[in-house]
Amino acid sequence: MTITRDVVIATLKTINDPVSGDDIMSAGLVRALHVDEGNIRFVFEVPGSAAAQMEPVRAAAEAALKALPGIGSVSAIMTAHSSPAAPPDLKPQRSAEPKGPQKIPGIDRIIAIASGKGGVGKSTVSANLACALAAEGRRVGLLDADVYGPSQPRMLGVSGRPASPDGKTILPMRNHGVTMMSIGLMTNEDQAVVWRGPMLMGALQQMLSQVQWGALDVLLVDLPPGTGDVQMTLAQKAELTGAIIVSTPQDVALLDARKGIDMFNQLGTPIIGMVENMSTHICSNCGHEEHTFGHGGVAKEAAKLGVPLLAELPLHLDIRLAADGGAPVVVSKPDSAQAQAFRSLARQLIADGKG
Ligand SMILES: Nc1ncnc2c1ncn2[C@@H]1O[C@H](COP(=O)(O)OP(=O)(O)OP(=O)(O)O)[C@@H](O)[C@H]1O
Repeated sequence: MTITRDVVIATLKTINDPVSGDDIMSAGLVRALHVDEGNIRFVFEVPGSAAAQMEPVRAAAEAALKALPGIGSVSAIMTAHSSPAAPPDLKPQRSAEPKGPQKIPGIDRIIAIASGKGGVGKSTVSANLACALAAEGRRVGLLDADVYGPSQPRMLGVSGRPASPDGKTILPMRNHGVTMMSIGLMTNEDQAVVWRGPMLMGALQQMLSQVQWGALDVLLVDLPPGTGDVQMTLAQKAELTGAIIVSTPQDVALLDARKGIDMFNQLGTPIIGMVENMSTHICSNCGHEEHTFGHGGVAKEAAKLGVPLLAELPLHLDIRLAADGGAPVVVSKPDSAQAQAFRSLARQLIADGKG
């Protein structure tokens, strides 16, 4: 019998966290959990100050899983962070006059994921990249700022309204090791929202400063397509590590991608690089590869603009089905070539000090 994720989670819930008094799942210590044909791996993330005390807990979790019938390998890697968790940010929304881009307490890096044109797969790339960074053991946040079509709740399989216990701060949601907040969770699912400029800016500001993100290595911001108020506000309010521009290879998408890059250049936001999505189509039946939207267009454009080409991601049915099903392909088919394409993008960002 193959072991299911639910059984693994139930087993981990039997292990107590001596620091919080909760079980280790509820205490949020288990990150990047992968269950694959009886082989289990996860990252056991503990506060730096409690590392010595937590090693026996990690060992107990590993032993409990190994005792399950039909188990293959179990790997529980402990990581300890020396920085304390960020205190909740209780600043009122309009505390002081804005003084240019600010660092957000507790968040080491902020990366904007942008596209010139809609529908090129920016949200799919953001969701998979977030999960891939989490799988590398990074503390990842994903802010879905795509006010015109927030899709991260669906892609990450999260629903319900985020809680605000004190009426001032907002508790983010969490799934697949990613801490997530979406403007889509603040509105009714089927209700079209007509945003006006000041509302947009207020909502974005609120998501940056009033959401209790905690300590994060990186926060990805899934932007709406184009070059509008949200992009401007983000670059003006938050100190961005840089922007990643997602494009498909067609000329029309590239033209818009160029406009996006121009905008970030004007705003003084570094361009981390471009990602070509739907680069080649790989048939899910026979594996045949074809270039539906042409191929190499983004590589050429990136070379022309002098920005790195970070990845060429395939067009594959599994990527769409996984994203629509609430568990991105990086989580649902971690060993597939599609997932590995996102994993290597994540590793590259980490190696470059961006992830
Ligand atoms: N590499 C891929 N392979 C297969 N399907 C993909 C791929 N990338 C994106 N898709 C699919 O294309 C559609 C559009 O993707 P997505 O919503 O991520 O685009 P977007 O650029 O964020 O769009 P929007 O303009 O709405 O913000 C989705 O149905 C998604 O599942």
